[in-house]
Amino acid sequence: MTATRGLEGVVATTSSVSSIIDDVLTYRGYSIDDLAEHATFEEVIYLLWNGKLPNEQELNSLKEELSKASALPAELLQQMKSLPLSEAHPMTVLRTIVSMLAMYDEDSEDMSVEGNYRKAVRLQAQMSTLVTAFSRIRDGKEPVAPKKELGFAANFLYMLTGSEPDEISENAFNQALVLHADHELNASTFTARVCVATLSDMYSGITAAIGALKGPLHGGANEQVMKMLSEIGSEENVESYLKNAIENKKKIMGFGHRVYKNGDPRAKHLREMSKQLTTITGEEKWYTMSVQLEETLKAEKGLLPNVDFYSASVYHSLGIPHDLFTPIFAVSRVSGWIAHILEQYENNRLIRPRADYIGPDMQTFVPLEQR
Ligand SMILES: CC(=O)SCCNC(=O)CCNC(=O)[C@H](O)C(C)(C)COP(=O)(O)OP(=O)(O)OC[C@H]1O[C@@H](n2cnc3c(N)ncnc32)[C@H](O)[C@@H]1OP(=O)(O)O
Ligand SMILES: O=C([O-])CC(=O)C(=O)O
Repeated sequence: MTATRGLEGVVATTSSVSSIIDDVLTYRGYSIDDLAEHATFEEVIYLLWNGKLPNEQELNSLKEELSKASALPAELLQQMKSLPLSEAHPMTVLRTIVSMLAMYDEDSEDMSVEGNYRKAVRLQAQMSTLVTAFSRIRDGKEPVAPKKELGFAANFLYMLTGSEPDEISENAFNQALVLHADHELNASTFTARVCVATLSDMYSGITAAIGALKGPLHGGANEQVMKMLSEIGSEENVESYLKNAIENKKKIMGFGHRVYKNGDPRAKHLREMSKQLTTITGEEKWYTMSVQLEETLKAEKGLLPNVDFYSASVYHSLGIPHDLFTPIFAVSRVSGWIAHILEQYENNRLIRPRADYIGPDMQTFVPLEQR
């Protein structure tokens, strides 16, 4: 038995949720470029869960279900107020509270198709309410209830800030949600599938996936990108920052990808958004510094930006606190995690690979008093 480090190139399952073929990303066979340009996030949720785009009636009924499911249990909200929220990373809070939500869900252990669908809707709706409520409680404010007439993207920004977003902000945020919704067998999706392949419940799978997304080699990179941009500060410092980072073999957050070797197809949409939004806020430096980083890293290291790179300046321009960037990734990606969990349940087999043992050979046991 020989191990493949990081399972690179290993095909671990079949899937019909999303594909990356020759650097082209599709959800259920629809190009990410078309979806980013034309679809609402709710249409994408429907597509990922049902394998087809919804008609108007199907879309309206999903929106209605999400809207009805969006409130958090009052008791849980009350409990949240007594937690040390400002001391914990928001991903830690999200991972913990999502796990707690299972205790308030009467369908938690119901593994029927209907029970799993009801959980899917609740998780999708409540994670958005949860991230925004957390942010407001942490700031000493009351949570804001969603408005029925607003779409998913607008509602998130409304619940976060208390003001309805303008059209440009709503469209940008919608597009970001669409672009982050699914991505084949990335680390957090694989984690979710491994977890539920033991026939554990959906809350366990999503909680595990949130834990995997948190790391800076995965979803946690978007927060680190903003940290890096803030440290660099201005364009004239980009070159020296990179020189130093390359000399010290430091990873540049938001660059590189296990699967894409010719660039992440989502990055160009986020780059455009970053340009537009930073022009509006008058903080063009975040965009120009990012472009300079991209050009230099491409020329010197052949490294290209991934989805996390330009999403940082996009979210910053929308006025979103930097430590909420990764929770927002989770608010979108939960749609994909759920689609993969449902697919795993449909054709389940325990996921249990082998390890190539490289430890010491059979050892002789020495009694405690002789050691
Ligand atoms: C949503 C997402 O999860 S997208 C990814 C988000 N993560 C990041 O942006 C973190 C920065 N990027 C990385 O750490 C990596 O590129 C990953 C984790 C995304 C992919 O990792 P892997 O496929 O395991 O590639 P690995 O880390 O082995 O890199 C291969 C080579 O490229 C270099 N490299 C890859 N990414 C970077 C980077 N961001 N900065 C500097 N060098 C890099 C490595 O140092 C390595 O060089 P070497 O062969 O000389 O040692
Ligand atoms: O696929 C990956 O390895 C990481 C990624 O880009 C994502 O999850 O969106």
